[in-house]
Amino acid sequence: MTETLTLRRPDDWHLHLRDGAMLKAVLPETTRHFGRAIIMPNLVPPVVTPADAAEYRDRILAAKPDGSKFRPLMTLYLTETTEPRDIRAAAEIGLITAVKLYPAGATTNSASGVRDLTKVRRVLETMAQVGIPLCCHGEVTDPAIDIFDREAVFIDTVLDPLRRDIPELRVVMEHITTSDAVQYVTGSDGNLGATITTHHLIIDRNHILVGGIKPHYYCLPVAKRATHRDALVAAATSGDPRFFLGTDSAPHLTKDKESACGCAGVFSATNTMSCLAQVFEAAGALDKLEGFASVNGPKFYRLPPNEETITLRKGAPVAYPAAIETEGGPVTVFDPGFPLYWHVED
Ligand SMILES: NC(=O)N[C@@H](CC(=O)O)C(=O)O
Ligand SMILES: [Zn+2]
Ligand SMILES: [Zn+2]
Repeated sequence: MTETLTLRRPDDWHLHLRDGAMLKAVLPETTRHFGRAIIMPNLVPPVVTPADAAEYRDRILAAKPDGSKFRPLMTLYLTETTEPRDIRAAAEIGLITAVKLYPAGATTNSASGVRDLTKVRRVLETMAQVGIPLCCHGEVTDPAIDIFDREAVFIDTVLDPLRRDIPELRVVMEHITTSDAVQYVTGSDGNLGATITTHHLIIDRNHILVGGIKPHYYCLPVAKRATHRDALVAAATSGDPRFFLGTDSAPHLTKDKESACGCAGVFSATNTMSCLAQVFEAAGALDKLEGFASVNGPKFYRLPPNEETITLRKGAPVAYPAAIETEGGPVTVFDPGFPLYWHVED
């Protein structure tokens, strides 16, 4: 008996494509299965102005494989000098789908991010007015706060006060890693959603640290203990529309991760759908995969779901490359640590 599963084509609501040779190399890994993706703006230098976003969008479209209908959904990188009128103008012409908050110093290329949220209050009010969501890297950067606690502390000290201050602002907690975040989202109203990555549904902090340090499992927010991973799986497979897929596929050259100061980021674009099918099957929730990967995200972003479909078929172990070659060297592909059996049909 062959088992198959047909879904609306999925979208990726949190993706890093980088630029130049890296963009060219990693883009086909996403366009093969995904219809659209929210494109993260943490380039060097970051995507700050509407002109930056338009130019970056054009470079992505130029790098697309022939025949691909993939649509990049652009974001702007929020800085303390972002102008409300720029956000309004970019929203009105449909250039941007979201604005990204990086607390300064929280993650890769976040140095130009926000130190003091009061400085961006007018921008956030404008976003609430024009209906542009704020995507948050939800971690505090206070050196006194333990890295495993930074997401939970962000919710209490930054996110909750912000949402009380501007309740009309629509917010996405990106790449959530804790049961605290799951509870915060389930306990809130409709203006809050959360993305969950492929890898945070699979690994916990033991995967990073037991039996030798595994740099390819290191990302931010760092994976937490297994009980948190289990809470994420429960949320993703629950059918609750506030949780949706954002892979946070974040390519770094293998040599930059296998380093004395390894970069944060897991590259999972290549095998995400096979990984997710396995996670949902193990949870007895294959029927919830379409909601998580293809329906809940567009619903939050007030966009129609994709009309095309993809079909997954269960069979012999899926052969996927251990790394993607780029001009600068290989990028290691996420290894879930178990064989994958769900193939995405061509
Ligand atoms: N997730 C990561 O560990 N890294 C991301 C940045 C981010 O999404 O925080 C990157 O750009 O490499
Ligand atoms: Zn982040
Ligand atoms: Zn990211």
